[in-house]
Amino acid sequence: MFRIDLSDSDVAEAGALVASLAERYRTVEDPAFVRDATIIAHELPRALRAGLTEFRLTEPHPLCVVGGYRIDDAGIGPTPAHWKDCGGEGRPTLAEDLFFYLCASLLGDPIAWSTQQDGRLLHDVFPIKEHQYEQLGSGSEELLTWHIEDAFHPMRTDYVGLMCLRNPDGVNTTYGSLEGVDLPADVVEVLRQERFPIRPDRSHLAANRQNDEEDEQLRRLRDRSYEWISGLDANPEPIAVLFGPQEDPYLRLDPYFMEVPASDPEAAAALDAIVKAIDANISGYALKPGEVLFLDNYRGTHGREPFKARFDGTDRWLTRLNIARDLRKSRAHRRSADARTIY
Ligand SMILES: NC(=[NH2+])NCCC[C@H](N)C(=O)O
Ligand SMILES: O=C(O)CCC(=O)C(=O)O
Ligand SMILES: [Fe+2]
Repeated sequence: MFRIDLSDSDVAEAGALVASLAERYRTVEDPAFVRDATIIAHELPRALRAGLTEFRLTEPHPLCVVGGYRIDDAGIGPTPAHWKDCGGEGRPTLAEDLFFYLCASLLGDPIAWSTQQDGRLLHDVFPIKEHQYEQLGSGSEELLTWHIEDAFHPMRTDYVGLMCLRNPDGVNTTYGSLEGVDLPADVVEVLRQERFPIRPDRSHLAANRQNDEEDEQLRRLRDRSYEWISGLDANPEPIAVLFGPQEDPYLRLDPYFMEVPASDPEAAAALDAIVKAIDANISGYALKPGEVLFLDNYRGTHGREPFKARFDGTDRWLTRLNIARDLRKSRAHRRSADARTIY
């Protein structure tokens, strides 16, 4: 994987920047911070800016880990029980959130889904009791099967950022890719065709809707998004699994939510072949507190190994950002040029 390890002076520099920002902004969701972040990110240490720019431009590996940021485990407080109770202002993780958001801003612009975690930009990923056996980031007992994030969605993220706040049992994030894989040309050809129906994963379904918007218009927009999602759930749209460069194609799949109709055995065999090829090369990485992982969501799949959650405030806790390289791709689904929520 591609690593950027901050030196002691880098860490001190980033820490001072974040401390001064924590006096000006109360949450990374503050529209003023969202607008300023791109500019402020230029004040991060040069080695970090150079590393993330290299990762973005040369695509050296599907994963980039930024190491060195220090977390005061007592300072961030207990791991919450549900994301619905811990978003926005007053988070004890403000410094970590700011650092993470600034790093992300060097790769692109964070985006929010109206249908995920109350439309927040910054998501929390920790085990939730009612989700133990679900294929959700908030699950625990089951292997979170590998996937391209939001693979069903035409405006899915270019990068998934995960910042580790705590990971006491060293639970692995898994990852896979086509690196070193040589799929037969006819299989690749089939995978490049729109023959693979995919359903939205459950994190976007209305069943996981929580606090709702006060604003009538926003609520109606959100209703429409949920309707679109449930329409896709009932009638999955066929997508292409591979796209982009001929030699080293980009990926779009979440096999758990894909089923090829019996009428297309050729597509079924091709999907089976790529799933097996990726399965054969799965690796794992246990994030350490303070580390930030950026996954190139075109180049690599990811998931999470199962673990025993404690539900006592000491559980594994990550934060997550979705980052778009080009906001304009989703302009028709956002309310203004610089709005971040996709409806
Ligand atoms: N194969 C899967 N489990 N896909 C769904 C991934 C989890 C989803 N991204 C979430 O936020 O919870
Ligand atoms: O928990 C992890 O390491 C990965 C979580 C994930 O893939 C997700 O939330 O979509
Ligand atoms: Fe994911």
